[in-house]
Amino acid sequence: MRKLAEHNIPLREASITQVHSVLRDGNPLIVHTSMFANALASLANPKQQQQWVPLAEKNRIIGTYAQTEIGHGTFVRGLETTAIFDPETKEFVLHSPTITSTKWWPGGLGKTANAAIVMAQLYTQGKCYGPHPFFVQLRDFDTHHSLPGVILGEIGPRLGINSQDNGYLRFDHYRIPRTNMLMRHSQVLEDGSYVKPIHNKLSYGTMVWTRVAIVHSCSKKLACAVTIATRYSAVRHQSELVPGKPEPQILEYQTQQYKLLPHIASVFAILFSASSVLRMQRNVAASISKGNVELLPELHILSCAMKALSSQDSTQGIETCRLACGGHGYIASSGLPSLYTSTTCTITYEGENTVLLLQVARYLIKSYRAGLEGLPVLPSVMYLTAPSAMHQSPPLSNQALIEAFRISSANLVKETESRLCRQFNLEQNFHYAWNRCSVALVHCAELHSRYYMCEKFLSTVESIRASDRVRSVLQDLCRLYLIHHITLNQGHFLRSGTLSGVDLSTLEEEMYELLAKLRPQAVPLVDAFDFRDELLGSTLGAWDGRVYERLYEEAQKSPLNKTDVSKAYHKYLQPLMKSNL
Ligand SMILES: CCCCCCCCCC/C=C\CCCCCC(=O)SCCNC(=O)CCNC(=O)[C@H](O)C(C)(C)COP(=O)(O)OP(=O)(O)OC[C@H]1O[C@@H](n2cnc3c(N)ncnc32)[C@H](O)[C@@H]1OP(=O)(O)O
Ligand SMILES: Cc1cc2nc3c(=O)[nH]c(=O)nc-3n(C[C@H](O)[C@H](O)[C@H](O)COP(=O)(O)OP(=O)(O)OC[C@H]3O[C@@H](n4cnc5c(N)ncnc54)[C@H](O)[C@@H]3O)c2cc1C
Repeated sequence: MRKLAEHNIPLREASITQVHSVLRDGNPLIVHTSMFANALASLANPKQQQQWVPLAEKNRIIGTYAQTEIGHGTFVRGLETTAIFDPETKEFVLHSPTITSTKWWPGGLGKTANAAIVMAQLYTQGKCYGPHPFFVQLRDFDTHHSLPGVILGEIGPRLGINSQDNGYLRFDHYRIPRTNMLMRHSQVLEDGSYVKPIHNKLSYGTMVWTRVAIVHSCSKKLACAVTIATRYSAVRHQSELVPGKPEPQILEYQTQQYKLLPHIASVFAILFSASSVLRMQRNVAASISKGNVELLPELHILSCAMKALSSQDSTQGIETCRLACGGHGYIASSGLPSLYTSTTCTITYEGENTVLLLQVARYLIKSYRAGLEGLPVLPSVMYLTAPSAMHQSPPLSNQALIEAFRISSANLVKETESRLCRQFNLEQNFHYAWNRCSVALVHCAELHSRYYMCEKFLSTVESIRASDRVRSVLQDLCRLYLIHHITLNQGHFLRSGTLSGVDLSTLEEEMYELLAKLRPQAVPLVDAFDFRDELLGSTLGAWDGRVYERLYEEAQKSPLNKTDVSKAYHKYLQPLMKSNL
């Protein structure tokens, strides 16, 4: 926080990655610097910003984002916390009517935060207007004691991020001024009348912003993991590649290259997609401030798609890197276990992935139907109803592979939409029919999202002008990425007829050649991520490659090594050994 102040970086523009690096196993301030700061910036009106932002910047106010309840995380419309407007006192009364309405999970809520943006069902003049955000002080700003009417605590140990205090929160008819409702988009006036927003999902804006930020942070986490595993694979020698010859670096094994190189490629694919979504987010934010919400649905869908894919890819990639380091990948000092536990939660938080993919699928089906009827559809899904013939690209060129993705995705959406129609005819209920098709719908969303990511990877690499040699390495990496994901999804390409069995076997052959070609680039590629040793925090991945010395030094720090004979010997082992049991 001192560094942020020194460099005059406003809270909401702080690089969360830097904050991440301070505490690897979770950071109690992360939701303060990310979601809380963003909610103030995007949901509070200018007067409210003047009131709270300077205090948040000075860390006088430390906030969190309290939306999820024990009973509901995904279904935001089902939240139970109420904020009922009292026109007599011009206050909102916050209340948690049931056990299931208890706020549960918010980062920093347990012990750190003294305030929160609370999402609660807004009631005024006897009518419910759905979930809305409120600025709520939870603790005394001087003593840090929780305020009367606020019941707070920490939820207990988790799989990971245990140096964060995830909390619970209940309200007992707790009163806040009317002006604490975040009023940039919707308002409750003094007489209790409600002024609606220009789009009814604008109050979900902080979630959209965080999903985009998560994409970025996933590429960083995966970059850390591939750096550790690749450097280790260059240091580690094991077995015989050729009988009688010296043990080779394990990076020489094709299977090891196959474990690592596609995930190195994935870092770039996620990073380039993140940049593209970030650009779109900035454009949409600028349009919203001028009253134009036309592109909001596209941003919502793209951020859902990229958050789901990047969290899944980075989590799987980190686990593969851990396994690629053999036994040493299991030791905490390798850094890989905490990378895994602090990344796998991105699959769940900020919208559980299946749920987000179903949002994407809903958009694909709606756009496909709109396209068929000749209605306008947004640019990213125009291809669904565009003529589905392959263009004139040379066979199996990058462009042809992208086209194969595009056509296979359009084909899958078409097939699933027909299934949905058949199911609807049987069920006579759209929602039951939807549920019956939801596995296929998730596949549609995944293929569409992968197509987007492949396309962004290729177009970004092709636009590199600074260095021909760098472009050439990244072109190989991109090619590997395209082929790798085609081989993982062979069925879709065969079903759509875009690639034949012979094509797939030719591509597979090329993939093996690319692994060998890219092998000498593996270490330079991860070195180029330029992580300092302190940031990586790994005995296996440090720059100097002194893996065994570092493992040995780290073992000396184990508390069990403070004495030769441990207390447990006297307390348990010795009595056991003497007991003749
Ligand atoms: C430089 C380096 C930077 C690095 C940065 C690193 C940053 C690291 C980031 C980490 C930071 C902090 C840690 C984060 C901790 C996690 C915090 C949380 O988890 S907070 C809680 C998050 N909760 C969720 O995400 C809940 C998920 N659920 C939902 O979002 C919604 O309920 C739903 C989208 C699933 C459904 O919403 P619902 O209201 O029920 O809507 P419908 O399904 O009926 O759809 C109606 C209609 O609305 C559209 N829609 C939905 N959401 C949006 C939206 N946000 N924007 C625009 N439109 C939206 C939807 O598509 C439908 O449209 P139709 O046209 O009708 O089809
Ligand atoms: C580490 C961590 C930090 C968090 N931080 C915060 C925070 O700071 N603030 C905050 O407010 N929240 C926070 N959360 C909560 C988080 O946002 C929710 O856990 C998340 O949105 C998922 O909701 P849920 O837990 O209710 O899961 P559920 O929705 O109950 O999901 C359980 C299963 O049901 C399935 N499911 C649910 N709905 C559907 C559907 N419509 N169709 C098909 N399948 C469905 C899901 O796919 C999943 O398999 C955090 C969670 C974690 C793990």
